[in-house]
Amino acid sequence: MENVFDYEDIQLVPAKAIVESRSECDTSVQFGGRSFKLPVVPANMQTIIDEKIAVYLAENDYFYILHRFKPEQRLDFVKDMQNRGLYASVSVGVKKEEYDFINLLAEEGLVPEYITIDVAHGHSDSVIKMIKHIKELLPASFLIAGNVGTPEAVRELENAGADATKVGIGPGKVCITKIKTGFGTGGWQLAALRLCSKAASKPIIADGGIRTHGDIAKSVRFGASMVMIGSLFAGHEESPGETVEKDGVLFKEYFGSASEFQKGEKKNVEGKRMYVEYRGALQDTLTEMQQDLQSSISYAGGDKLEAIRYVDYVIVKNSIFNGDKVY
Ligand SMILES: NC(=O)C1=CN([C@@H]2O[C@H](COP(=O)(O)OP(=O)(O)OC[C@H]3O[C@@H](n4cnc5c(N)ncnc54)[C@H](OP(=O)(O)O)[C@@H]3O)[C@@H](O)[C@H]2O)C=CC1
Ligand SMILES: Nc1nc2c(ncn2[C@@H]2O[C@H](COP(=O)(O)O)[C@@H](O)[C@H]2O)c(=O)[nH]1
Repeated sequence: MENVFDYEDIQLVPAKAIVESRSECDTSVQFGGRSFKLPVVPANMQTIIDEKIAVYLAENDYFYILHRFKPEQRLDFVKDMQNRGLYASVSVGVKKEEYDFINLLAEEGLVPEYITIDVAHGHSDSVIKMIKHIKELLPASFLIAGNVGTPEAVRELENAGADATKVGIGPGKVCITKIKTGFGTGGWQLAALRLCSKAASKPIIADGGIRTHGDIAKSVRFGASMVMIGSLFAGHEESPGETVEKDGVLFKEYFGSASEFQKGEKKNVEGKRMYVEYRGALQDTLTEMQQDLQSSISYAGGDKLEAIRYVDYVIVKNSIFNGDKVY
C-alpha cells in the first residue's frame, strides 16, 4: 500500500482566480441524470433525514437519500414523492424482505429515481445479488451500492451493474468499526477515495469523515462526484434526533445506524450515540456550504466545480483519528 493520508493531512494549493466575485462560481453537479445545487447529500441515517426533510431537499434541488429504517413506509413515500412531481430516492438492505420490497415496487410499476443499497460491508456476494435483482426488475432506477473501501470492490460492484459506488468503511463520526474490528478506511479515507476513484468508471460517493466544509472540496479533488455527510447535518431544527437541554444549551442526538439505539439490541454493534450542539436551520448550513464551496472553486482558479479536480495538493501532516475522540 502506498503512502496514505486523511482530510486533515492535506491542503489544496491555490491557483490564480479567474472570477471577480465568488458568487460567479457554480457549485452544481450532475448526478444520475439530474442537476443538484451541491455535490453533497445528508447521510441516509435516522437522526439525519426523514420524509419532511426529503421533500424540502427535493423541492429545492438538493440530493437526498431516505434511510431504510422504517421499511414499511417506503412504498408510500415513493408514491407520495412522485405524485408531488418530485424524485424518489430510497435505501434498501440485502435481507429477504428487501427483495419483497423491490418485487412490490416492480409489481406496482413504481420506479424510484434513485435506489441505494446500504450495508456495512458492500464488497460481498449478497450485495452483488441485490444489484442484479434491482437491475433486472427496475433497470431505470439509478443504483448506488456500498459501502466499500477498495478499488477491487468498486470494480466488482460496477461490473455487477451499480451505477455509482459509495466509499467509506469506518471513517464516520459515530462509527466504532475501526475500534471494534481493526478494519476500514478510518484515518485514510481520503487516500482510499483516491485509489477507488482511479479504478472507477462510474461516479463515486465519498461517505464519512467530513468534519469541515473544506473537506467537501478535498473529496471532489480526490475523485468524489457526491459527498455523503452525517455529523455536519446533525443537530438542526429539522433533524429527527431527540433534543435535550444541558446548562441552558440545546443539543440534539446523532446515532450510528449500527448502534444499539438504532438496532434496539446489543448485537454486532459498530456505532455509537453522541449529542451535537443545536445548529439552527438546515438551510443556513446548506447556504454556508455553498458559499464555502464557491470560495473553494475560486481558489482552484475556476468558476465551476470541475476546476477543483485539477489543483495541486500538499501533504501537511498525518493523524489517524481525524480529530475524533474514541468514545
Ligand atoms: N459505512 C460504515 O463504515 C458502516 C456503516 N454501517 C451502517 O450500519 C447499518 C447496518 O449495516 P449492516 O449491519 O450491514 O446492515 P444489516 O444489519 O441489514 O446487515 C445486512 C446483511 O449483511 C450481513 N453483514 C453485516 N455485516 C457484515 C460483515 N461485516 N460481513 C458479512 N456480512 C455482514 C448481515 O448479517 P449479520 O448481521 O448476521 O452478520 C445481514 O445479512 C447500515 O446503514 C450501514 O450503512 C455499519 C457499519 C459500518
Ligand atoms: N461504522 C459505522 N458507520 C456508520 C454508522 N452509522 C452510519 N455510519 C456511516 O457514517 C457516515 C456518516 O459519517 P460522518 O462522519 O459524516 O458523520 C454514514 O453515511 C455511514 O456511512 C455506524 O453505526 N457504524
